[in-house]
Amino acid sequence: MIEARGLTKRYGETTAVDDLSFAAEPGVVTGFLGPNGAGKSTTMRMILGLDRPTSGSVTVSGKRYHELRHPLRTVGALIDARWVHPNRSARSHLRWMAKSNDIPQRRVDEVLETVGLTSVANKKAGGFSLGMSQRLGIAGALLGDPEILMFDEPVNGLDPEGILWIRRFMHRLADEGRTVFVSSHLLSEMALTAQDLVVIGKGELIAQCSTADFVSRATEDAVKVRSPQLAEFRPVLADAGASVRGEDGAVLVSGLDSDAIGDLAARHQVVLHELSPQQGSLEQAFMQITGDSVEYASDFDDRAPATTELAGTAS
Ligand SMILES: Nc1ncnc2c1ncn2[C@@H]1O[C@H](COP(=O)(O)OP(=O)(O)OP(=O)(O)O)[C@@H](O)[C@H]1O
Repeated sequence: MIEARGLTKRYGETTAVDDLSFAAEPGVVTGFLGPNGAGKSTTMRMILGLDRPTSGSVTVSGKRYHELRHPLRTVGALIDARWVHPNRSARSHLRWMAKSNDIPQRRVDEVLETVGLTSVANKKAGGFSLGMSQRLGIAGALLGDPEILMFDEPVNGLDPEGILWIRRFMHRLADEGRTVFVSSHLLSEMALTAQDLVVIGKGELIAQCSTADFVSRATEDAVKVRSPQLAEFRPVLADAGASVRGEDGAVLVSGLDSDAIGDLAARHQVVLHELSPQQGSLEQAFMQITGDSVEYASDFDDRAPATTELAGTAS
């Protein structure tokens, strides 16, 4: 578990992290989200003991990072995939890391196998593609078989296959009971990867909840209804307390779920061509909830509306 309590970091006049408290639990992937400059990197650096809090604390498995005797055995991190000497082979890079943390050398081949780099283990890391470098970085994070793993923007620049591999890998690590804490700007990817979210803005906590709760809190649930008899169905829906938006042919109904709408249609002998619950996206929810905490919003910042838009259904 990662636990922050009243975590604060000031750089001169700038408060990068402001009285931040959250917990990332074992057994799930926790996404760490926030607009640019929100304080994510500063928080991650404090978790890893690379930066000292001005006040408050953050612990990994109940201890501050500098109190850990063998840090890599408690927390493994991928912060910068290119942080490897280019002339070193993948294997010698990992051997060096293992040695400096009292980790048995046999772990090197185990983690190379885990991330699928065995066949290129003796090749110079400088010639690796970004995807291979990410795998090597993950292998380094796994060396000490830690219960906590942190990844900063792990899928940046990866192709779809690489992204899928990382997503599955994170789920596997969480299924093994580890704490997986991951920051990313790719919200659609985070929606698929993270079960829980910690969302910050201007250094402060905005939300800590499940991804599903975050999305449903910020976006309206609606049901798309297509029917050739909408003109007569509209007043029926309105009488039942629903609000109906959109043109004839297809409308968005909110205030009733799809079961209730289907029952009403059957009772009034209305033919339905479509009855589909619409879900808001993490992107919409993020824009809605973090709207006021963007540090460098531009005049052209066209924030997405929080409601589910009816796409491509104009009649
Ligand atoms: N070493 C530093 N000295 C002064 N200010 C800093 C320093 N590091 C970060 N900051 C400031 O602290 C704030 C938070 O920065 P941080 O890099 O943690 O945000 P972030 O959420 O990681 O942003 P991004 O998503 O753009 O990487 C910003 O205003 C930044 O300018």
